[in-house]
Amino acid sequence: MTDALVQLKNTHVHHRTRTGGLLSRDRVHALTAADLTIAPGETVGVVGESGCGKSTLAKVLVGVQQPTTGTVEFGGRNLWTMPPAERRAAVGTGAGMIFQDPSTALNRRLTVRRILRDPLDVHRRGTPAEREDRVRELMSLVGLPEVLAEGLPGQLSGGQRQRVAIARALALNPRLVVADEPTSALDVSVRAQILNLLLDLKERLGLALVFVSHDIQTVRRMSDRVITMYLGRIVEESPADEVLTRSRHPYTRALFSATPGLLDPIDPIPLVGPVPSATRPPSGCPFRTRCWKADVECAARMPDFEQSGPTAGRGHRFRCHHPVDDGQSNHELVAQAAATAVTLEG
Ligand SMILES: Nc1ncnc2c1ncn2[C@@H]1O[C@H](COP(=O)(O)OP(=O)(O)OP(=O)(O)O)[C@@H](O)[C@H]1O
Repeated sequence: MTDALVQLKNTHVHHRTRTGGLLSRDRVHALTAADLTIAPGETVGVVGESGCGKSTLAKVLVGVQQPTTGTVEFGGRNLWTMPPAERRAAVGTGAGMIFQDPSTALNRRLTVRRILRDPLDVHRRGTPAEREDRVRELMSLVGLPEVLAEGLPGQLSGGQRQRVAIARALALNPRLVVADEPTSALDVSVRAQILNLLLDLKERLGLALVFVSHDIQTVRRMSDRVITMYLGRIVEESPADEVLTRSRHPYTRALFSATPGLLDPIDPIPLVGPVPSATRPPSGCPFRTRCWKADVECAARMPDFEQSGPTAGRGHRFRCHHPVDDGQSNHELVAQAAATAVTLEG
């Protein structure tokens, strides 16, 4: 696709384990064989259980995490084969990132003005006077009164701090913003304000937004497309309005069924056993050890992506040997999974 802002091709991130030491062959498989395209203007939600690789994917997309293998392309160019100065420029202007906790993401010793000027100074944007104008413009864009320009992060509320972090992410006019759990460290009362601000900025500035969250309801509400991850793998990409009832991967259906209030009234689809270790993921499909549909084929190899439904093309794709039937009800899935759980336990 020529209009891609960012494209991952067979991208892997492995980390050395803390206990493993330099000669150890143990690796955490934080991201495995990710293929993903982010197009201009779209909102992509990323969901999955803790430790499944959501933050790693986010960092790879904004160029702050180098993949172990595979490629990351910004505007069709391989980011990690660019000369370092060019890469820094591409990363600085290509994508902005908003982190979970603004109190740790912002330098506590710098004023709001300095925090927002910093990227403009580093990338030598305009004259000093123009940079000051831009700082004021950024503050107004995110709804921060000018009087806070000389404040330190510690003197601001949590919501104001996150507004500063959002303004900083926007400083260089990126076309993509990646928000990693942008509201989870905030009081419930300001969460909606920050989410609405992000949606408003997305519309006004024509941004693409990648939104990582445990809050599945919010992801569904905010996104055009939802990506489900499991143990470092992207296992499904579905249009947000199909994700509840037409997801084809058993894990996506199980994850959404376990969200309180979302599928009322429905029991969660029961899964067997714990999430396996990311150091030694199962062979084949990583979800097979907990999946009620798994068989020997699932242990033998990871299936390729398959397209689903009438929105075939970019719309809906999944990786599963034994997908849920298109449109199959959650009630049927609960019964199927429960029957398998009983068999396994017996
Ligand atoms: N620097 C690191 N060194 C070693 N392991 C790491 C490192 N960063 C992440 N991991 C591991 O990689 C895996 C994926 O981590 P990641 O933070 O991307 O998951 P996540 O889905 O964002 O989790 P959470 O929802 O809890 O934030 C986890 O097993 C994590 O422990």
